[in-house]
Amino acid sequence: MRIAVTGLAGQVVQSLVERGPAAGHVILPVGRPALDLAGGDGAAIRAALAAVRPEAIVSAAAYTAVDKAESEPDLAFAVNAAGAGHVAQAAAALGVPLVHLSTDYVFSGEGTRAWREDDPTGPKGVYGASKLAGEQAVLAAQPNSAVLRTAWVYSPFGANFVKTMLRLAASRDTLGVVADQVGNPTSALDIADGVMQVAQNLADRPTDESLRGLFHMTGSGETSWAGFAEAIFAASAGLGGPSAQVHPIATSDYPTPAARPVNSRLDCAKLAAAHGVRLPDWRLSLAGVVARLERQQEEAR
Ligand SMILES: NC(=O)C1=CN([C@@H]2O[C@H](COP(=O)(O)OP(=O)(O)OC[C@H]3O[C@@H](n4cnc5c(N)ncnc54)[C@H](OP(=O)(O)O)[C@@H]3O)[C@@H](O)[C@H]2O)C=CC1
Ligand SMILES: Cc1cn([C@H]2C[C@H](O)[C@@H](COP(=O)(O)OP(=O)(O)O[C@H]3O[C@@H](C)C(=O)[C@@H](O)[C@H]3O)O2)c(=O)[nH]c1=O
Ligand SMILES: [Mg+2]
Repeated sequence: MRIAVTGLAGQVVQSLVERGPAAGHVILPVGRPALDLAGGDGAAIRAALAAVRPEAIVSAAAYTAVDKAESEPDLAFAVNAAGAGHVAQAAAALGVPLVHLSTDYVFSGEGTRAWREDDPTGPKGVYGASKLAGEQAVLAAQPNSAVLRTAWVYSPFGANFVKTMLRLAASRDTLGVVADQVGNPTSALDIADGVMQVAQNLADRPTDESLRGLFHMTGSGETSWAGFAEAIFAASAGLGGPSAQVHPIATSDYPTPAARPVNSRLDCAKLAAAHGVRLPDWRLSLAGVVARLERQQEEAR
């Protein structure tokens, strides 16, 4: 299929570009300046997407700076809520299915059970609130959509926690990392594979209601940010790369502008049942990404 994706340099965009051909798809990134989600210009967004003649659209562009969003709420909402709504309106006008990405940060983080799609939301910060408004705008504008909430995304591309940890370890022996926030690390490369399968299902079965609506899609297994950091350093040290001792700390010891959910676990059973998609264990995917990052470092030296 010809699959348009919003954004150019994003982790999920670059992962789709890399994985698309093997899955038999033509990935068509559409981003700034042609498509600017912050501009409030729905007609321009529709024209930019129409120009690449897509058979499906993936909405992967977003304002993702969680802490900065607290001081830029208007921009976060313009991009993540109004902008996402315009992309969905474009998909509806073009008559093509939409896969839209959302986040675990729509939840409050209470309790210890993994969140299901029909659990009540309660975002702790501006980013989560803007993404929640985006989900609602998307599903209202284009019922022929699957909204996939993912979490803790990392990859060889863009900015992410894995790259931050490896960068910090190059100059530090010990790192304090919060141990009381638990969630599901997810490789953007695995997201790309899942997104393409979901898009194909939507295109193949246009009247199957069970494929549409909200779904959770993360890597299998769970850990804390401290556990994630330890696994990153174990993988890196095994390849002769940078590592540091992880000092587990409480959220209160690491003050940030945005509050984050303590329990970010997402239950992905609905996606497996409806779409037949189940992402690999996070540790397996992490090993592959860390190995790629080490190779990049070696080539740069
Ligand atoms: N990163 C994470 O940990 C998580 C992400 N998600 C969601 O997954 C999706 C993909 O995230 P990820 O790939 O990590 O994102 P990145 O932060 O890597 O990239 C953001 C993308 O959004 C684009 N973008 C930002 N502002 C605008 C704008 N005004 N107009 C057009 N494009 C814009 C960027 O454009 P450009 O190419 O020009 O830089 C870039 O391509 C997002 O919806 C995000 O909310 C969900 C859970 C976790
Ligand atoms: C860098 C660093 C972070 N932390 C903590 C802060 C925070 O609680 C946690 C993660 O920090 P980050 O800022 O990297 O992650 P954050 O930006 O909160 O990541 C989120 O991004 C958005 C886009 C999402 O949708 C979420 O699913 C999630 O991936 O780790 C430490 O404890 N020590 C450190 O040295
Ligand atoms: Mg961050």
